[in-house]
Amino acid sequence: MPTTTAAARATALSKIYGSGDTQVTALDAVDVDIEAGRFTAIMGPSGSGKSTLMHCLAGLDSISAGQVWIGETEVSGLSDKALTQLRRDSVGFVFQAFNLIPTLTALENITLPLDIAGRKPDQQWLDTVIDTVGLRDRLTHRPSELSGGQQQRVACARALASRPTIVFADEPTGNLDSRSGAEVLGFLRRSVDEFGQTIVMVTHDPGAASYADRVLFLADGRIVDEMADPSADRVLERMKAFEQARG
Ligand SMILES: Nc1ncnc2c1ncn2[C@@H]1O[C@H](COP(=O)(O)OP(=O)(O)OP(=O)(O)O)[C@@H](O)[C@H]1O
Repeated sequence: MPTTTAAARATALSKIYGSGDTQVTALDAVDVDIEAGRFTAIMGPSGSGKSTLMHCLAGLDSISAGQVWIGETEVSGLSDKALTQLRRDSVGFVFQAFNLIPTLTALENITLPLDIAGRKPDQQWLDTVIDTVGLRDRLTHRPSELSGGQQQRVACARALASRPTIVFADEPTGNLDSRSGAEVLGFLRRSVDEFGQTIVMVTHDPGAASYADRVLFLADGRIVDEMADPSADRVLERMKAFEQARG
């Protein structure tokens, strides 16, 4: 049983795709604790296993070996039904493509996961989230009437609406210009500082990683290093050093 204040945790987590000659070890016995109430970034070269790690931690992908927990619940032992429920109740997602429903308004998109779960939104919390992402005057707009940055802020509000144990963000600024990206990252940062939200973000961008409290560096399916209180310059230097070491 986990004894730390980890919001998510993996021990000896391996993920192997395919079999025989085409077998790929995407994750190789990874041990990781994602601390509650902190912002963790996952970085590493293309193909190093970042998305696979996030998907396995979030219960979106099956694992080949090891164990994964979200909060106190061991994900690896759950039935499909229990897993769906855990994801719905305890996990929020933000993707690079905003994944909003085009026919619904911003507000309807934000509350959709709660509606599907048959839960009533906590109105006070919802108001706080909407004001923090600065969407109060856009709630009746449909996604096509919003800028990319506004759409991603709707997606962030949707991820936070259920007060999940943990929010996973996969390249959340990948489709945004730098100003809109900074707004979204600023909001993610505030949700950690002001609401104690736990966030895990996969990114290629050292500037985005600098918003995190801690950066985990992946290479070839292993966590090879980590950095506390990162700055964009230090992250960039570390990544360059890895590339040189790899030749
Ligand atoms: N569904 C799959 N089937 C087979 N191999 C896969 C599958 N998904 C990922 N892989 C392989 O697993 C390894 C890790 O992939 P992953 O997408 O996790 O890397 P990543 O670090 O997120 O890469 P990127 O930065 O390019 O998104 C890669 O070698 C990839 O080709």
